[in-house]
Order: sequence, then C-alpha cells, then structure tokens
Amino acid sequence: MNNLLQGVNVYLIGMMGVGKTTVGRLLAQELGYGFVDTDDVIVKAAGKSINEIFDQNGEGVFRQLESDVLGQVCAFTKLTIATGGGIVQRQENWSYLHHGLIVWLDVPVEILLQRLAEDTTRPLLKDNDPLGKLRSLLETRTPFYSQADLHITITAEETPEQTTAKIIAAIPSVLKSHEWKVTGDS
Ligand SMILES: Nc1ncnc2c1ncn2[C@@H]1O[C@H](COP(=O)(O)OP(=O)(O)OP(=O)(O)O)[C@@H](O)[C@H]1O
Ligand SMILES: O=C(O)C1=C[C@@H](O)[C@@H](O)[C@H](O)C1
Ligand SMILES: [Mg+2]
Repeated sequence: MNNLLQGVNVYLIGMMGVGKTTVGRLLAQELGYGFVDTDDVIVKAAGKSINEIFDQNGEGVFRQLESDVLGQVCAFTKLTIATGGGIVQRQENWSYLHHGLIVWLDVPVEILLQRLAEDTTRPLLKDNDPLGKLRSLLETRTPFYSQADLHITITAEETPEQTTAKIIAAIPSVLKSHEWKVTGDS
C-alpha cells in the first residue's frame, strides 16, 4: 500500500467525533506514515486549548491558525493528517487538501452525540441543543465533505481498526483515477 501511495499524504476529514484522530493514528501505523493532527499542532503552537482559543480569540483566529498549519504540513510527504471538523469550510484549505488523498469519515450524528456526550473539549458543542447543532453543521458541511476522494461510512458497531482496514481496502480504487497518477501502469 505504501508503495502504491508513493508518499502521497492522506487527509482525514469529517465531523467532530467521527474518529479522524483515532483512525488517523492507526492508519499512519499501517501505512508506515507519520501522523499529524492539525488540532494538536494548533494547541501546541498557541499554548492553549481549543476552548481557550475560541473563548479568548474567537473562532476566526482558530480558523486562520488551522489554515496556516495545513499550509505547512502539506509541504511534507508520507503523512496521515487528521484535520479539524470545520477545515473544509474555507475555500483556501482545499488547495492544500488536494495535494493528497482526501478521505471523508461519515458517522450518523446520533452516534457522534453519544461519543461526545461527556466531552467538553469541542467548543461548537456547547449548545443547548447539541444534536441540532451537529445536524446543522453536517447540513452546511456535507457539500464540502462530498468533495473527498473517498467516502467511508461507519456503522455504530464498527471499531477504529475495522474502519482503518476499510480505508486501506478502498484506496487502490481511487489511486488510478487521480491526478497524481502514482501507479504508472494500466
Ligand atoms: N470506531 C469508534 N467506536 C467507538 N468510539 C470511537 C470510535 N472512533 C472514535 N471513537 C471515540 O470517539 C471520540 C472522538 O474520536 P476522535 O477524537 O478520534 O474524533 P475526531 O474526528 O478526531 O474529532 P475532532 O474533529 O473533534 O477532533 C473519542 O472518544 C474516541 O475514542
Ligand atoms: O467541527 C469543528 O468545527 C471542530 C472540530 C474539532 O476538530 C476542532 O477543530 C474544533 O473543536 C472545531
Ligand atoms: Mg481529532
């Protein structure tokens, strides 16, 4: 698989809680790739949590940091990159994402809510109606997520390991048709 990808980066996109960070780590191991999480890089660079950035600086500042980080990581190869859920909403980010293979992880919002029920680290979920908020974010973002090269739907019972295996099995189907033409043969 690593040979097939020839170092092309893999970007995981999708809603908060779909498992981009969890699956991204596993996928990187399987591919023999490095792993980068744009949220983690932002937190380390800013020296504060995502909640603190949203509260003290505003979402706009977070989104600019996100674009800056993405612009920097896309200069590297052999990376699996877990992105933030809202990265797809800025047009300029797509010019970076399209350097690599883009995988949309898609989980029903009811499952996302269960997974994140006890989690207070997602500022956009601090809402009186978190399920409604997830639905509305998904509606806004679906046209963007749909631009991914691969759409991986994940069921409630599926483990991160199974999702990782599904992605690896699906990658060859997109490589030959993609502009990197990494396979070289017919
Ligand atoms: N397949 C799975 N089954 C059950 N729980 C999962 C699965 N994948 C991830 N989780 C759990 O769901 C939560 C969110 O996962 P994770 O942080 O990987 O999502 P994310 O897509 O990176 O979210 P964000 O966009 O907010 O960074 C974590 O507690 C994780 O352990
Ligand atoms: O869906 C979103 O907009 C977000 C998802 C997380 O990954 C973080 O990037 C942040 O909490 C915002
Ligand atoms: Mg994450």
